[in-house]
Amino acid sequence: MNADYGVPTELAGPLQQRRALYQPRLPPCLQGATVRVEYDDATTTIDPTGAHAVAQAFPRTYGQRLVTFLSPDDTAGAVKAVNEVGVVFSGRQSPGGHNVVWGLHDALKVYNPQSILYGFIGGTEGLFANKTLEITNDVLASYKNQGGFDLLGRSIDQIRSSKQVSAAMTTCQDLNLDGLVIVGGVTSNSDAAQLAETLVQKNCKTKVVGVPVSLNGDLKNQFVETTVGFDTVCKVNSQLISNVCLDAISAGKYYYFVRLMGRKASHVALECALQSHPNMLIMGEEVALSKLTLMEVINKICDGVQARAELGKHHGVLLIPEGLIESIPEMYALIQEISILHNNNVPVTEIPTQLSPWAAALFQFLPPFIRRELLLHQESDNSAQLSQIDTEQLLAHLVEAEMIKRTKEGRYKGKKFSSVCHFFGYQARGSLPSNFDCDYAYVLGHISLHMIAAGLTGYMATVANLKDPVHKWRCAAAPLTAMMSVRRHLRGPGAIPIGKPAIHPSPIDLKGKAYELLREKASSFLLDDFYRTPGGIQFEGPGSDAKPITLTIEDQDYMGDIEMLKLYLDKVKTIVKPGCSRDTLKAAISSMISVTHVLTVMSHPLNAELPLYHFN
Ligand SMILES: O=P(O)(O)OC[C@H]1O[C@](O)(CO)[C@@H](O)[C@@H]1O
Repeated sequence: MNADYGVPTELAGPLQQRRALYQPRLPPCLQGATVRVEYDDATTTIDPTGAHAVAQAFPRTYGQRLVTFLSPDDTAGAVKAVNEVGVVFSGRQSPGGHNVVWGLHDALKVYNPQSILYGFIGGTEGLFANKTLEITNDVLASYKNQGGFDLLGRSIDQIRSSKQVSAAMTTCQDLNLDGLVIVGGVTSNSDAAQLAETLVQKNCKTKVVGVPVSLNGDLKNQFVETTVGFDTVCKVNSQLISNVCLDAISAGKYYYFVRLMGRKASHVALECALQSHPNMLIMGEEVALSKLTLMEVINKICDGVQARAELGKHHGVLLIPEGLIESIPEMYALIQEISILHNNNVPVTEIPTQLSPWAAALFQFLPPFIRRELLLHQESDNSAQLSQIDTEQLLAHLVEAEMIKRTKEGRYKGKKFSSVCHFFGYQARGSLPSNFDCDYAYVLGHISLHMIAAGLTGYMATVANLKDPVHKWRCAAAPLTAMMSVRRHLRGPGAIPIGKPAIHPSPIDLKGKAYELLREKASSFLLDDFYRTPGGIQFEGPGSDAKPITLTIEDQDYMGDIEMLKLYLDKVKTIVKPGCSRDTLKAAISSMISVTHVLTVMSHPLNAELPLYHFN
């Protein structure tokens, strides 16, 4: 490792050093210097009613075709020159981000050994100020397969105002960049689309490419299966949660309230719940859909505590996403009022006095620490600083008050309720990335180069078939405008669009398989304490290639935990006899699990014995 960049070899830990030697895998189409580019259909947007608005906002980059990258053959055309490329960490640090830079560097050097890759130091601020570091093998050495974004650092996740866009363009021109790779989540990629459009309009040659890197897992749509970092962050947090579960059951006296990162969507919380089986998960999407008030959420938790106390259990683990606070209708309305006052430049100290009467009453009801946190300056997307709001402490505080009340009223006869609060957030972002994230990011880095070489701008690098081994991954590029939608106040013909078209975070699909699985298991999670210990991330040997549970579930029919499946099959055999009809078998399985999983269980390869029960 180079002493000038990163930790000198002699100071790096053995695992750190060993991870730096891991060579990420590439699908066959990326193993040469060039690729064959196949153009598919022209795109519209994922929001059909917003297509017109997107087309108007992005006249030069809307409607571009989907692109697939394949292994080169004789039909490959002349290759374009790529000499200078820039890369910027625009979004928040997410494990694997360094490998995007590494993958881009390697692909670029194979494509054109004379080329230069510039990394912008200090994120978007570095891009605006043209502060660069030339990325070389030496520079990369101690950052390969390592967590964090410390190779280049990051700043504000915004390339939006006309001043910022024109500063970015000036840098692209000054460095004569053929391409600019923007690494980040929904906000960064929306900005990438805007920058691409502007550069085309201004005849600037730089091609703008977005790469989906975000621990939140909310940049998910028909083109993007998951984001870099989500897998690692869920694995790290799931391990911590399972440790806390075992601590809880050992002493039997505390309720652990754990808040997880992920911003508005609850993907991290859902994945961690499926991995570690805590007692409760309060998802923002569920609360928003049912319009649960703060006190209804509290009562729901207290009912769970009470049901467990009736079984003699006075401990438990509850997960919440950091976005929960914004999903509670009255809290959302309060946050919106504060946001408007912020946007009107009302001094923070005066905001409480300018709230509407009902918002002021709610604000006063909240504990002082929450009031202070709600008033913090906003994020670049105008939302509250969710990572800074201790929602888990607010819930623990209100649950305790409600349990005391129930005790006084004689409705609760269990032991005194005690809580311990955690925020599992920042500690996971610097984690060593899983093999999946190392490979995925490295592949996306390669794809970015081929996108620039193909002259694509306003596109995102994508990989499909991620649930399969790397050699089956499908490398592609999708126009950023195709992922955009327009927010509306109301649904239907009278709907009023709000704001510009953008890539919005995808919430949990409450009709999806992952959520359905959680619902099926919810009452067992609440009462049985079947805590699951996924353990630390495996880098070698069995388990090292494990994929996020949700990716597997969403992408193919749910196979279930192997143990769970065996259990079903054993039970089936006690209910029906060999040679029974398919309908009898189906009915027997349906009596145990939801109908949607019946056929999957019946056709699972594990089910070697079911042919005995075969049917037509
Ligand atoms: O590093 P910062 O600026 O505090 O950002 C925190 C935010 O970034 C994320 O980690 C990723 O978007 C969020 O979950 C969190 O709210």
